[in-house]
Amino acid sequence: MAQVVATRLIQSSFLCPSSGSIQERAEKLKPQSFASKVLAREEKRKLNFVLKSTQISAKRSTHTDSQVIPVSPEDVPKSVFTKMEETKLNMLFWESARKKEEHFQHFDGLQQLGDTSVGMWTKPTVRRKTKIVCTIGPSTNTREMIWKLAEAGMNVARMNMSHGDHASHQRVIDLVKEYNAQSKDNVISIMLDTKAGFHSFYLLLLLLYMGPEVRSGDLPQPINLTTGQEFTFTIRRGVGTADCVSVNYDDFVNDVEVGDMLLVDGGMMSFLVKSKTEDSVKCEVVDGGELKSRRHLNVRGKSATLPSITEKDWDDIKFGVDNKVDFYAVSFVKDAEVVHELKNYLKSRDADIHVIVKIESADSIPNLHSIITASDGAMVARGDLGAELPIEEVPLLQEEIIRTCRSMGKAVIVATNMLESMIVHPTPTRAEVSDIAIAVREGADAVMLSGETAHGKFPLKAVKVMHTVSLRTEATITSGAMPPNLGQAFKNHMSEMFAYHATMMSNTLGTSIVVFTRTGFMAILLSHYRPSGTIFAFTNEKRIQQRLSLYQGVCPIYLEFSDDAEETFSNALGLLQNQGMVKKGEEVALVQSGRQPIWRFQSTHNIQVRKV
Ligand SMILES: Nc1ncnc2c1ncn2[C@@H]1O[C@H](COP(=O)(O)OP(=O)(O)OP(=O)(O)O)[C@@H](O)[C@H]1O
Ligand SMILES: CC(=O)C(=O)O
Repeated sequence: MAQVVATRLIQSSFLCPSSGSIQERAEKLKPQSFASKVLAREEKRKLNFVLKSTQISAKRSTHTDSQVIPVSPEDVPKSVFTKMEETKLNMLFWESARKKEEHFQHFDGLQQLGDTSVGMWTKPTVRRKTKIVCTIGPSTNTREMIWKLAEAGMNVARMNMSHGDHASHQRVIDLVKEYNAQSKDNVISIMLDTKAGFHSFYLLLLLLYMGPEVRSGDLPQPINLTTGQEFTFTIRRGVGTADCVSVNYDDFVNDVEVGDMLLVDGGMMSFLVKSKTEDSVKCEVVDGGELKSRRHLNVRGKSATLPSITEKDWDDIKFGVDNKVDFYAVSFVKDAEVVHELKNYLKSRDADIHVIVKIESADSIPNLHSIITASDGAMVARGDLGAELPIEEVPLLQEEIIRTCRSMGKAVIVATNMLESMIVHPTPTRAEVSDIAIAVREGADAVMLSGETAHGKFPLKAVKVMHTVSLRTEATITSGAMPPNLGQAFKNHMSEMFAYHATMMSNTLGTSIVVFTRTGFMAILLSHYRPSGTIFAFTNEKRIQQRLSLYQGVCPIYLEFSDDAEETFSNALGLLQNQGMVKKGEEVALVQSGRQPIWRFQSTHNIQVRKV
């Protein structure tokens, strides 16, 4: 066992240059250069795709009329295959997956994985650093699907409180908790996507700051709308006909003007306001399409200023507190004050729930820095962002939000439309694959699936694509790149220096990092430095283990801590070895730092290199 003091490490840190690489990577990601590379290969790929699809669909055509091409066995209804065909298909798929994984291991920057045939390393959730958030809905809200999603690579289960009801969300939360309780080597975080609304003394303040979430009402079935036809939005409740639908916001008619452009579903459909009555807004359909239940409505340039707080918002917040969820994703945050109020409220309820602000409103952009400072992380909510602002701003804002979060040590999630075509198709578009790769390269903690897993036809395939693309992209990222001013966020804090040097040390030696944490703080701090090895974060708090699932590169592991440090270290390293995460003789960088000392004095921090 080698005990290495910080001074030796400071020297070793110079071996691994960290400056400049973020800018270099940002340069590479400029839309025009990246797009041109993608375009150059597009034709060749298209050709391959056509050839492959033709072969596979030809095989399947004897079994089913469907045009669906199986790329993994799970999403294909079992009845269309005989047992033998199913086994063959499974073997083919996993053989191809295995070959891909082998191939990835040859790329620079990919950690030495040890024996991958057994234990936790075989889990997608461990080998990939970028985490996957899955929205749970009708396609995935069963026990079977939650289990399959978790095994396929889901790290965070998101529930959108604008859909479903508390009873259905409760079932999902219970299932995720059941999965966590029985899983020895995997854990899923729970995120509620909600507005923050209060009917207590917090209400008025929040009312001023929170933006609205205006939605159309329920429809018995989707309506097809064509360009040029008339369509009406009304504040009358319960209307859902072929030419008129309710809106959930009573002041809608007052706030909308003739000449305004209404955007539905982040701009998938648009409507020009032609006239108004006391309770209705009459429109001409500009871009038609299929209007489904509970669609988001934005008024270009205006929607963020419509005040709307409902009883339901309050119920959703309480529901999250009662269920001890890990994260709230809060919609339409325009000001840091809202986050402070929500956090104060959570503190008053003694609720340890982290707040992720959804950046989706034009008004939030000038306040980005203060909003993110007040929060625990941000979501680039590209759907509404692209409806409120010109769509071409979205990739630039994504880059800026990620950069801001990274420099401040906050979590960041890239959301919406990531594999949109996989809602109905079994394979993604090449643009979607590139989109995931860009988010990974830009340094997102997590990428999110929305409709793909909530109501899509191929939820498991979507997770697998996200997993594979993230893993492949991560393998090309050179280690040691960190935001130049990350240190500013934690200045004067010793833990910050130890996180930095532990990262440098593990990068230089090519080791994983082992950290022990009761609050999650040190694991999160290490994650922000994006070490190239995995951060094995041991915690004796199940709640913390669950929360850490969101953070890039962190593999959270529950372990009972003994009073004796050596005994706990030995248990932890033994567990890693048994699970195939580290091999006998392999070195790890073991970090003891953070706000709350465990087995050390407040003023003593250390990093050790230990042989397993
Ligand atoms: N719990 C649910 N029950 C029924 N349908 C759901 C549920 N969650 C999501 N969906 C469906 O999946 C779609 C995509 O989910 P998503 O979370 O992106 O919602 P959204 O309303 O489209 O957008 P936003 O994220 O802005 O609220 C929804 O529009 C809805 O049709
Ligand atoms: C996720 C979300 O709310 C959006 O993209 O608008």
